[in-house]
Amino acid sequence: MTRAEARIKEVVTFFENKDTFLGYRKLMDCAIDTQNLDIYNEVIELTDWKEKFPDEEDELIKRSLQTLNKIAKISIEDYNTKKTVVTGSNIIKSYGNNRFTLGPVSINIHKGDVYGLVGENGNGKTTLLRILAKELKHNEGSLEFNFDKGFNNDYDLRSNLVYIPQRTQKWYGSLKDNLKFVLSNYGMSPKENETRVLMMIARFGLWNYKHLKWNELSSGYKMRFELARTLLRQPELLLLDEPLANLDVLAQQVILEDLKSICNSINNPIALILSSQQLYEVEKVSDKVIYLKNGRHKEHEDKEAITNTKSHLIVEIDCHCERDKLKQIFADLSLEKLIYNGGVFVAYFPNEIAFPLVLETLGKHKIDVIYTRNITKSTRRFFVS
Ligand SMILES: Nc1ncnc2c1ncn2[C@@H]1O[C@H](COP(=O)(O)OP(=O)(O)OP(=O)(O)O)[C@@H](O)[C@H]1O
Repeated sequence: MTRAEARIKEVVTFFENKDTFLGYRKLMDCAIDTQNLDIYNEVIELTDWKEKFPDEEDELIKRSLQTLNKIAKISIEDYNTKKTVVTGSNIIKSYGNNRFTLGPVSINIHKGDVYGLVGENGNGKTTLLRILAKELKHNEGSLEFNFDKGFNNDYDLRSNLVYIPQRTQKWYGSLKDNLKFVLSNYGMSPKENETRVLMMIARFGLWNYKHLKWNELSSGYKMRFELARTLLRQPELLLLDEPLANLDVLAQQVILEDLKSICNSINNPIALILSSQQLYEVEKVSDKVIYLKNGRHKEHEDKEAITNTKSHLIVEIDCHCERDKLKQIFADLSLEKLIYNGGVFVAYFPNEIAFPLVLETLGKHKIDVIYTRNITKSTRRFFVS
């Protein structure tokens, strides 16, 4: 089964289980990968109908499955290689004597992968993103880009990579006109421009907002607009600084999943680096995590490295319970350390102790747990200790 076939099958399963919200977004990703304007128009019409009749779920599923059938008949070329788009070696950036210094940082960024850039405030996340975006010059080390479309100068380079800063600029006119303006520079027919723009508007849930102006949109929708604008340009590298900052919890999850899905495009994958303070959410979708501490990698960047350095089982617990009681019930599990940071407990056990055993112990002693999480493999452990 090809990747495209597997993806269609997955989307059918979502619809069969009535995960319509997710299924429909994934359907749009399948549609976008066809690059077929008839399919785009069909999805655009379907989106318009869906917005007019939001309660007709069964009919929407039926129509979506029909569209999926058509998509399945279009062959999609698989972009096979996990190509490196950026290689940075021993990058150092200093803001001057006795000021902050980033690095040395070494990274290899691959197409189709999502990189979570995490670290406490002021640890150099924005600095690193701006260096990668060529907005800021580094003092030492090398930075090499390797884009499929090639580039001769910084202008070409910037069309292959897109950097969205924390604070985006105000724009004038309607959301839709602004998106159309992006494609007007690509010399395509007005009809194709309209179709591609409406497809992206549908994909980012902007259908009912397309005629609004900048000051009529909430911050979350402004971010969706930025993403739609960016993806119309089909970049190979996308750098996002705190894209989740203005989104509610549900929207954060949706955007992250969407970004992952879009970056994993079968024929047009994108390398994505996104900085965020939302550790769990970002780690969940990231293939790799780049953790900065005092401007340096705390340790090597990938999740495997973090896993391999595991020497304890580390569990975060929020519960209505006294510290002494927790110490007492965990004594049998050879508790090594119990830290309380004012909000939650962080318990360290020997490596041999399995997380289910901790859950079992909490349950057996009827501890009123609000939440608990195994953070052994999460960069969260660097933040709590
Ligand atoms: N133009 C500048 N001149 C001097 N120092 C700067 C400049 N820009 C940033 N810094 C310093 O560099 C350090 C890293 O800043 P940066 O914005 O890269 O961190 P960050 O990890 O993105 O922070 P946050 O999570 O708060 O956004 C900070 O101490 C900041 O004060």
